[in-house]
Amino acid sequence: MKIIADENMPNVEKLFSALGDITFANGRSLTNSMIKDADVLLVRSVTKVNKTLLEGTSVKYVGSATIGTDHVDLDYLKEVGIGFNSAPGCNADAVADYVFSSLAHLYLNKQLNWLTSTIGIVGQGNVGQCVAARFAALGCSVVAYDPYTECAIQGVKLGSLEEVMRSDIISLHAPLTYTGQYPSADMIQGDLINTLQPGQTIISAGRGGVINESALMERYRALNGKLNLVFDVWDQEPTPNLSMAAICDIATPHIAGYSKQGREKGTWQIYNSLCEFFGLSVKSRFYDAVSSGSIEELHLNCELSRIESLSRAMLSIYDPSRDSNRFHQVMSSGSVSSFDWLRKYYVERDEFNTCKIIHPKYQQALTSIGFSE
Ligand SMILES: NC(=O)c1ccc[n+]([C@@H]2O[C@H](COP(=O)([O-])OP(=O)(O)OC[C@H]3O[C@@H](n4cnc5c(N)ncnc54)[C@H](O)[C@@H]3O)[C@@H](O)[C@H]2O)c1
Ligand SMILES: O=C(O)[C@H](O)[C@H](O)COP(=O)(O)O
Repeated sequence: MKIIADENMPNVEKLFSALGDITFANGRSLTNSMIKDADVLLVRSVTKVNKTLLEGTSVKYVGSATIGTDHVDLDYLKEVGIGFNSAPGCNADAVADYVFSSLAHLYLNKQLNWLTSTIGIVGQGNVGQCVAARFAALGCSVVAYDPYTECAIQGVKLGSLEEVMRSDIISLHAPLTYTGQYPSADMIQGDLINTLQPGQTIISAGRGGVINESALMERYRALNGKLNLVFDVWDQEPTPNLSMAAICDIATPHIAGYSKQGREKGTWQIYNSLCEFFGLSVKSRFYDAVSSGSIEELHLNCELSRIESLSRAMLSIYDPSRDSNRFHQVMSSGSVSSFDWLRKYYVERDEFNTCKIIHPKYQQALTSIGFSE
């Protein structure tokens, strides 16, 4: 079996070398002629998987080690009978960690009390539910908009997009879609954005293109900069609008899902799906393929308040300002490859669930935000 794999996918040698010959390639520059005689294509979100790439090749199966599938022409694959799997939920915890760490950063830098804020979430899939469940477990008031969902998870109320947009903290987790009954492309634009009021926070870690950046920049100026903005995904990747990035409290290069475990789980899920597709037996175990964390246990100072304790705990495992500072430094070089460079050489972080934080009073709250029990 001839396998072509994105060079930025972890553990490919370890899991797939027993199944065939692997050639690594830069996912963004894969072409039809490079994959002519391949049987399997292993990709990430930067490869446009469509007729142009696949027509006339011998590819029988495509695995994308990602949650999002907007880079894949699913209808075409179905039409020509090429097997496909993505990795649903693989980095949902990582994205939830990113959302909460960003709020911890906003608490320490702007005194944003995220624990007493109202929360609005767009999209109630694996990521949206994970984020919503953490807030609900902390006792926050959570409203979610998802036109394809009728039942909310415990502690979460379903509401309209307008209702969600009135929340103190709005977190976007819808996929990018252009078709269907409720396409999400440019879904949050002019009228909705103009309802934003001073002090509100927007976190965009789903896909760029769901929120209109120009309208948001205009509203930001009209409110004299009194919005908190956390952006991980951009309308124009890999060349994001740096004027948009400049007004963000946290600006990162599409790495919300880049925990060590999240990326490894993506490859692991694809390995399992491929084995099932070709009728092969699964030889590797989950615990050989997905790392444990580097810090097992931390003790928090008992004198700290609840919000300070939770915020400090999160930042001790992952501080997104690290990635935001690096983003501004590297992107300012003006090179078109900067965005991909930041992602390729990302210093991976561990998920909260790999570490136990000890605090006599706030143990349960720490578990609610995702730390190990
Ligand atoms: N920044 C990152 O690193 C990162 C990481 C993982 C996922 N993502 C993005 O986040 C998206 C969501 O991830 P997920 O795991 O929850 O996906 P999912 O497929 O499990 O769920 C998506 C949910 O969004 C809902 N939805 C669809 N259209 C909508 C609309 N117009 N308005 C509101 N909700 C809508 C669906 O009904 C579904 O419940 C992915 O599609 C991906 O694009 C980004
Ligand atoms: O959809 C996803 O899973 C994420 O957006 C993913 O983290 C994107 O990472 P990439 O595939 O671009 O490396």
